[in-house]
Amino acid sequence: MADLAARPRRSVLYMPGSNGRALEKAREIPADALILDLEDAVAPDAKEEARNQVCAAVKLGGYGKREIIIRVNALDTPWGLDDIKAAVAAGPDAILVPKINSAADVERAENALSDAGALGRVQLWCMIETPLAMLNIQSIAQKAREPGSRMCVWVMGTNDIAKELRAAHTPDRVPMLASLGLALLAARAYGLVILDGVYNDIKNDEGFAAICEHGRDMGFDGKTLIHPSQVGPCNTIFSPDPETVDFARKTIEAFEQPENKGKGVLKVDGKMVEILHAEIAKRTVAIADAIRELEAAS
Ligand SMILES: CC(C)(COP(=O)(O)OP(=O)(O)OC[C@H]1O[C@@H](n2cnc3c(N)ncnc32)[C@H](O)[C@@H]1OP(=O)(O)O)[C@@H](O)C(=O)NCCC(=O)NCCSC(=O)C[C@H](O)C(=O)O
Ligand SMILES: [Mg+2]
Repeated sequence: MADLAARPRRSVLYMPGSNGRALEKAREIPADALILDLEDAVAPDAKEEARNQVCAAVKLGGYGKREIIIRVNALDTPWGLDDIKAAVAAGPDAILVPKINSAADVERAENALSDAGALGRVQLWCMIETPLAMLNIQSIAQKAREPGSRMCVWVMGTNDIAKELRAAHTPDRVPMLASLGLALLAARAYGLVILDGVYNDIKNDEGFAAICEHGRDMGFDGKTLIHPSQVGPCNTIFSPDPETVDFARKTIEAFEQPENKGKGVLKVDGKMVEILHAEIAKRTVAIADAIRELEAAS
């Protein structure tokens, strides 16, 4: 799968597939990506109706440059495989499979996508949200290295992690750190994009901002969200600020100067920068440019 790492995924908004109003409204919400959910946000009796509604919305389009992801039910549920068939036929950018516990689960998901006739560009996103996934994390990540793998994004399921660990959602996220850290290490080691989990307390703006900053500082590429009011603040927090972008451009330029050719360390604005900082700088500028392009198109 092509390198999609510079694509902005600051804000990734879930909505229940059974909520027609939300599917409609999402066409105007400035989230970088939308997850149309058939899993936990949809009651068992509403599963088939939600599947039809989501697939119809994706086929109709109108979501602009937002990346469109359909979250299907887990493969061992009565709905999982039929969801994948219908979702692939609707043509989203990605299918998100929940409760991935092992490398074998990734293989089943990859095969289900192929059997459903997925074309080259359809990505596989995986929910990382169980203790078993944490114990198998490296072998799950390694599947991304196999030829033809569609797996390119992981999404942390912090509600399921808290449930399975019998842990609390605390402001400092100490009970969650082992899981978040393990998943981040594996994602980075194998070149996967990784998104932080959701924040349930919709009215708590301060708590939300603090958790976004925490996720950003840990290294997540963006955050999954549950309400439109979370999109703006999340976009701001996960965008590189102008000073950082300016310094990144200066760093790249400094290493490109003829007099600095062959040097491994320089000083920019009084700060030491090494070649590794130039690599970070290139990524910062690529993300900033991609964000500008995305926002200009909306
Ligand atoms: C949480 C909600 C049920 C709250 O809904 P509601 O009471 O309707 O909110 P508001 O009245 O404040 O809504 C204002 C308007 O915004 C629209 N709206 C609300 N939420 C969304 C949304 N997510 N996407 C798009 N539009 C949305 C409302 O329709 C109102 O519109 P208008 O009529 O014009 O005023 C609701 O926010 C909600 O359902 N959120 C998403 C829940 C969800 O998808 N959950 C599943 C993923 S979370 C998870 O578990 C991840 C993982 O698996 C894990 O384990 O952690
Ligand atoms: Mg979950």
